[in-house]
Amino acid sequence: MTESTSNGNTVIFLGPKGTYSHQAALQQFGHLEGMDFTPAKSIPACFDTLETDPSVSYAAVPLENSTNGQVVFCYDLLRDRMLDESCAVEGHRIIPQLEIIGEQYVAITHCLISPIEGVSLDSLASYKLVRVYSHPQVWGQVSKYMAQLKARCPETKFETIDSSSTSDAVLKAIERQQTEDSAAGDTLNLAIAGEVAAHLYNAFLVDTAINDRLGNTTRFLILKRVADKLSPAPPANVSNMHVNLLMFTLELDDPGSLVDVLTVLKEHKLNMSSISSRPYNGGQNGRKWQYIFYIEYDSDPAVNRMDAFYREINDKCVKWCLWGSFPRNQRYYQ
Ligand SMILES: O=C(O)C(=O)C[C@]1(C(=O)O)C=C[C@@H](O)C=C1
Repeated sequence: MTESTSNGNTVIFLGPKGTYSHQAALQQFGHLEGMDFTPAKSIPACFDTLETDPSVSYAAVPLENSTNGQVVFCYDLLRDRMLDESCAVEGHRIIPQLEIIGEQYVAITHCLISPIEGVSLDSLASYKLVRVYSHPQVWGQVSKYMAQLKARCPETKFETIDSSSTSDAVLKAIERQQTEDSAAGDTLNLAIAGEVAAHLYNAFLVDTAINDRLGNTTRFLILKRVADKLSPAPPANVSNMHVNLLMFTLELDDPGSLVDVLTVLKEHKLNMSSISSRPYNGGQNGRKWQYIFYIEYDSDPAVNRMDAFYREINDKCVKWCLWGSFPRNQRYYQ
């Protein structure tokens, strides 16, 4: 792997500008001078661009939401990269091209947004059809609200339409309202997104803070290429503790093999903060329904010597990958 020519000032995120991912990128890098914030079309495009375009140095991608859990796109992109045969290997350790260098927590406060002025919750009942655009991850965060909206307007048909991001939802609603529907007047196109996106694209707030659970937060990862020797000053609100994301696979049909890995954490007094799994398919001759595990654990870089720990992990796993050991954001504790 060669060192890239990156100057370390471009960060990519799920666009267009105004998404929650954009907010995460600003939280991580907004304090640095001369940073360039570049929108991507999708979460996979953020990974692909960071891997292939030397002018891009970082990516900010959503990992999980406090109301509706894993952003599975992101889990599966990490899985597919780790299981890619072209990765470097040391023992059972897989070394992918990318690594995690930080985490950000963004408060999710969704709004109901209209492309036309003067729309109120009461006036929704006067439309025959209301289309609502948003990112698929959002529906599980506003399901009660959507049910209440429908109950409030029994004569109106509601359609929900997936968009590639919350900002894209605002742009789609504006575009659709301006084209086929404006003439008829009985159809309204709305979006669910953050307030920033509404202001950025000159749209109007119909309702604010519509999440089923207030305090809803999304956790984002900040990635860079392993080969780049970049160490941007971290934002002010990071703690001294590190969080480590390790992924691993186990021997099939081996009772206790997962417990054996978790016991290594216990013996090294490492506190595990999360565990999850995703299925993977063992390839042409491999068995389906195999699982890859994701664990996170805390470490104190000033105290914990991790070499012995990783030697034992290497013995217990078929494949393992340390995606990063990065400063714990203070907002995790709030
Ligand atoms: O669409 C956006 O604004 C995003 O940044 C994506 C995303 C996600 O995929 O989880 C981020 C935060 C919210 O939970 C909803 C959508």
